[in-house]
Amino acid sequence: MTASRTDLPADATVAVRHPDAPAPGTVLPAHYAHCFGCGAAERHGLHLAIVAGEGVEVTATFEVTEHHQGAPGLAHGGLLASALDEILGMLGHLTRMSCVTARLETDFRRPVPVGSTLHLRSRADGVAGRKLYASAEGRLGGTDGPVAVRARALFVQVGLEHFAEHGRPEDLEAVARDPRLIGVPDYTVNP
Ligand SMILES: CCCCCCCC/C=C\CCCCCCCC(=O)SCCNC(=O)CCNC(=O)[C@H](O)C(C)(C)COP(=O)(O)OP(=O)(O)OC[C@H]1O[C@@H](n2cnc3c(N)ncnc32)[C@H](O)[C@@H]1OP(=O)(O)O
Repeated sequence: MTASRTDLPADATVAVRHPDAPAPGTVLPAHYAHCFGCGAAERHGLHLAIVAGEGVEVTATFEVTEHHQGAPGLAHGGLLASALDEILGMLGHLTRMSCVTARLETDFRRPVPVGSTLHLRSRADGVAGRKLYASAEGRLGGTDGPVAVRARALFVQVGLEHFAEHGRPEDLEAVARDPRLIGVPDYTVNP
């Protein structure tokens, strides 16, 4: 098999948990109240409650409902990829790197029925310059259940200007009026 663009490069170093990262077991604050993955204010969102683990690892549970269907009674694959993207992105809470997804590779191993609970886990595999390599999985029914979905991802560290330059003005203005919409402490752009 050829090398994937999410393979850890030879010069990668171990991802380090920031000394001020929330303690293991802490429910991580939504990074943005209107985030589709974790925001409480987003009526149609996934509302993932994401918990800090040991090292650079986070976990979450995802209750799959009738609102998440692709085929009758089964979860939509793109939506499962969104849940994986979200718990991968939340690793930034532990590294204090503000990152965006550059590449997300997803394997769908088993169908995920409506009514099931998906146990999600992500971990940072390594860092090379601005690039954070990470992987995630979702298991059915329990943390030791069968793997239904798996992902490998490359995140790229960006400064806050990334959001300021590209975001829609009215949403940025809403954040300026109410900074509590952003639930991350001062992100360190160059840790
Ligand atoms: C005032 C308001 C303040 C607001 C504050 C908000 C705080 C929020 C905090 C935290 C947010 C957490 C959010 C989590 C949510 C879940 C995660 C998402 O869904 S994120 C959304 C989806 N993703 C995107 O929209 C990215 C779109 N893409 C881009 O913007 C650019 O392409 C970007 C930033 C990824 C890279 O662009 P470049 O110009 O900065 O850098 P280049 O040189 O192109 O890439 C850097 C390195 O990465 C490699 N690279 C880039 N893309 C790659 C790819 N697809 N595959 C392989 N390698 C790639 C390149 O080859 C390069 O590698 P070499 O340094 O040369 O070794």
